Amino acid sequence: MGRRAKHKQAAPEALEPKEPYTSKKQLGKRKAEADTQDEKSSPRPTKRAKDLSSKGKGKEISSSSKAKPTKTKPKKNAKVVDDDGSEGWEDVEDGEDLRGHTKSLFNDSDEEEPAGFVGDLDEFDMDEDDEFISGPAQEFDFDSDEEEEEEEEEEEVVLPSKTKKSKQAERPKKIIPTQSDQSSSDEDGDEDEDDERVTMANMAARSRKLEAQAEEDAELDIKEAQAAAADEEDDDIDMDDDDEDMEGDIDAEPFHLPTAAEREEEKAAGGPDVHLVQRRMREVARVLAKFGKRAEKGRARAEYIDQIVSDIASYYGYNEFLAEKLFHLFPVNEAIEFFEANEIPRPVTIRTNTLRTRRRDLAQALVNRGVNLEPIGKWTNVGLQVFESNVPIGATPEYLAGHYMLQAASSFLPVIALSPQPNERVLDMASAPGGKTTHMAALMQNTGVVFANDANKARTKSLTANIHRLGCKNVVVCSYDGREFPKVMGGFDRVLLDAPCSGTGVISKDASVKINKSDRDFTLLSHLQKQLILCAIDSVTPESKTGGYVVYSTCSVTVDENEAVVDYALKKRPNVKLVDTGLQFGREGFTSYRGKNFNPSVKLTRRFYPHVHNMDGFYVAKFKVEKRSKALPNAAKSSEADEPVAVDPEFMENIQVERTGFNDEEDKAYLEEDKRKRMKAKGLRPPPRSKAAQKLAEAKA
Ligand SMILES: C[S@@+](CC[C@H](N)C(=O)[O-])C[C@H]1O[C@@H](n2cnc3c(N)ncnc32)[C@H](O)[C@@H]1O
Repeated sequence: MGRRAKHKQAAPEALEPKEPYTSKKQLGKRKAEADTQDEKSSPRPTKRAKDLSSKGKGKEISSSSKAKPTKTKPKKNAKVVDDDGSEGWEDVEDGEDLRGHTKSLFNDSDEEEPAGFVGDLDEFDMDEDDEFISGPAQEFDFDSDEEEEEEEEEEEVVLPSKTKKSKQAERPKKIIPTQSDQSSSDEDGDEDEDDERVTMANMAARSRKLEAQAEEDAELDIKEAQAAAADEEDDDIDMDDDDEDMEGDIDAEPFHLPTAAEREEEKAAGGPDVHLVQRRMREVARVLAKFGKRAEKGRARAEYIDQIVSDIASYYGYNEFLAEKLFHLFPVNEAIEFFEANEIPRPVTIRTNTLRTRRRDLAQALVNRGVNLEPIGKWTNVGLQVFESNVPIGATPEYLAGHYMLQAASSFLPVIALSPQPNERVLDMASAPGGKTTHMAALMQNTGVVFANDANKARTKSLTANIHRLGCKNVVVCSYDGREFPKVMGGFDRVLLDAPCSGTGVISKDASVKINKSDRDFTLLSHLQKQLILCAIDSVTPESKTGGYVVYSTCSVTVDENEAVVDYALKKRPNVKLVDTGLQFGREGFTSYRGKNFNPSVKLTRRFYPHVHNMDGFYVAKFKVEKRSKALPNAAKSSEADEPVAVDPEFMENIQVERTGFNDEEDKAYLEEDKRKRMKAKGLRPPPRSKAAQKLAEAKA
């Protein structure tokens, strides 16, 4: 089996039978849909938006958004899930008694375990980490308006029709079918593990396997690229048996990569035909997989890459800058899987609020209302996936009573990693609308205190409402720029920085990201994230008896917003080290990327992808904060999970050690100023300033 085939991501399953790409049926894109009746009945919505006959880039983009009605972002307070939105989940038989089905899922362990459900529910409920989980929604970028999903208002979540089977979503047809795609039809009955459907339940194990494979794959790609660059004519390059993988797809006509002049001509003529773009992506990917052997004489690898990036941008409706940025995160074929996955909604998931109920009780109550659901997977004992529902999931009595939050599965991860403990003092530095705050409050069993901060005051309204609805009694809401911490207050046992980000992990929810992000946005965001992460670290007390941790997360997949930020923090704060996130799956963070090298311990961070994990793209890093004098990478281990990765001494020599100092005197002055302000606001006369406060006021003036 070829490398690609072996590494075929588990979730992706070809939407349609593997037929030659030239058939109308396979050209299931917008244009083909318009052309054929067949396409109307295609399960795939008209999404890849792009009327390629339209002229000019801007036009193409706008026509693209018109062309995808079933994929558009839900209206406010409405979450629309296509019929195929139940991707990655086990089938439930048509006509099956849903109550019976779910009853079987949630009954005590002496009942037979249903298919697709790994383990007994009791087992999940007793899981220490997640016992008290609760919390909402998906990730939000910066100013994302997706907060409605977590807002206090009633939410209308439109799920697949009642009669629809709850099933694994049909994947979009792959541009490049892998050998395993072919073998699924070729080798009847020979179901190897790789062809098994992926559910949240079996995802963790499969994901680990895929990660190892992907790593190997990426290494091979790098080697291949290097070899190809060294000798483009070298016919001996034989990294794998891709030839066989792709043989079935090789078109009769040899592929010709358009020259610059031909590309210009194509543009002038209104852009290429969608079928041509599709075929070209496939062909270019094929060439890139074995460049020395398949490339046209005299053509550089960079030309092929330019072409495929440009085609990806036009086909999926991205600006070229972002298409390129995302493309380089993956080996070529996998990049296309990633772009494809961004066209499909992720599963609708909810998180049981264990402050109000137990998962099995919630599940039973919802089943009684005609909701078809299943536990998400072994890694969480509070998550449920909703396949279909007779009632709006965002407006059930259980929802209004705070028994659950609508929350993307990826949003559970940073809180599980942070693992806040009862009676601790915790800061959620960028918390609105409170999905993770309420989750933390529940894990802490309403003890200790969670400071839920968000710089955007307007967003603290929905945060407060969610806190009330979920019955969190240990949360204090505040609204500061996170960069003011720890001057506002410090001494936290744990801090979560779920940072404002570009949202490249949630493109399936917010397609506007495809076109509205520029280089400058990434520079600014990365800068803000770096400032915030230092403040998050400095807000933690290394003296904490139970904690001393910071978790950094984003719903973005770019390296600038993730590994680069974490690496920066390690350089600027020698008293912190990365530790294992404790998450059972996810790909390792990059330790080098496009010429940049990061601290080797960055591999302890975790990346999550829509096409691999069937959840939003996400990133999680966990730091242990130590006393400043003990800022050595090989500091004593507190537990196995905290085991630091050996740090290259050369790397340590080169790191810049610089501290932006926070000192107690200055903190006092800030606190005093703040108190004065509050007194003034209340119409009270503040006492005269202390010397330090006077200095501060003068400095400010
Ligand atoms: C990804 S969202 C947080 C989502 C939240 N953690 C949840 O789970 O519901 C990022 C948040 O950061 C806030 N934000 C942006 N800049 C900030 C800053 N400088 N300090 C604190 N919060 C900030 C935004 O208002 C936004 O609510």
